[in-house]
Amino acid sequence: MSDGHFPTIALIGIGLIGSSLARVVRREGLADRIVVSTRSADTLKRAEELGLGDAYTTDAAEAVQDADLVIVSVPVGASGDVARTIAPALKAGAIVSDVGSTKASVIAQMAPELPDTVHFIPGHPLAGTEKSGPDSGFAELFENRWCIFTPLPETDPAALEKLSAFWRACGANIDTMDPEHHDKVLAIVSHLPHIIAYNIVGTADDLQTVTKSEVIKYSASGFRDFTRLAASDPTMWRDVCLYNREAILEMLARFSEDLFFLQRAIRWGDGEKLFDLFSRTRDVRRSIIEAGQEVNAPDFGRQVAAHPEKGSKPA
Ligand SMILES: NC(=O)C1=CN([C@@H]2O[C@H](COP(=O)(O)OP(=O)(O)OC[C@H]3O[C@@H](n4cnc5c(N)ncnc54)[C@H](O)[C@@H]3O)[C@@H](O)[C@H]2O)C=CC1
Ligand SMILES: O=C(O)C(=O)Cc1ccc(O)cc1
Repeated sequence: MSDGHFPTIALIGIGLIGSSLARVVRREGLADRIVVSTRSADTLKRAEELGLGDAYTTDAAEAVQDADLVIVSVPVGASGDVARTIAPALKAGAIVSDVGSTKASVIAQMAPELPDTVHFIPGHPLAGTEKSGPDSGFAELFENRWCIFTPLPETDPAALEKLSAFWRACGANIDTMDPEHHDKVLAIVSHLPHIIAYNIVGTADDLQTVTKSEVIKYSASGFRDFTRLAASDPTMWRDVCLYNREAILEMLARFSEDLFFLQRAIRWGDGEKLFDLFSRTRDVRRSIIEAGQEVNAPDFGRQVAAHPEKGSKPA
């Protein structure tokens, strides 16, 4: 069984995710050599100042030429360009993966560009923050978090196992699903929450009757939680919306219907309906917290350990 080590790893894109990978790869000794590449010379210089790699280049093709594992960590809309650039330089037998928040569109962009001599295995670590850039990464980011692979029908199981061992060594738990299913699940659990946050913070910002200083001064913790999500990288989230369009629109349609139902209940003073919904949603939160207390439940375990819920008893 593989130990997750690769002689040379190329990281294309060195923002929050790429730099977190660089840090954990270094800490765990998962590569003999880390080659860092990104489009912007300023970002590359910063990565070098932070000592994230062993070699640095703005030329992605040069970065991948000796790489046994290539991980592309760029906004999803740039995946096709990156694949086209690196394709002629890839070593036969190399594993090429990504970390993009959407999967079907990344596969549609990258798979046709890559040669048959490499193993393309799309991936997505369900781990992140609202921050971006090489300074924001940290080696612990993937600890006890899911990393989902959406392998292609022709994916070599041995290559998938090698990549899984790598991510396990980074601290992640592995799951696989088909790309369309991934995109639907992520649309509701990740993409919609961000879109709703962008929207509510935008609405508050537009309000004429409440001054901006009052929004800042009186923002209660609920609104503050939204502002954290709404501070996420605009390029990344623009691309998520553009490249997971169908699934997001489907979930938004359901969301709007439910919001209409809620609006009616408020208008007609239907306390029973409001109480039923709010009780049901509280149960969801409790289930998540309970699941997080299990040793192997990845997504919320770390947060629960760090910030135990006070006074919240199991339902
Ligand atoms: N931020 C988050 O919480 C998470 C992000 N992701 C996914 O990871 C990917 C990267 O996101 P972050 O690291 O957060 O973004 P980031 O904004 O921190 O970093 C993006 C990096 O890509 C580089 N880049 C942009 N366009 C490029 C191009 N055409 N060629 C080469 N490099 C290019 C930038 O210079 C930068 O180094 C995205 O696809 C995102 O959907 C996945 C999980 C969590
Ligand atoms: O910051 C948060 O709360 C996140 O939800 C981070 C995140 C953003 C995008 C992903 O594809 C996965 C995780």
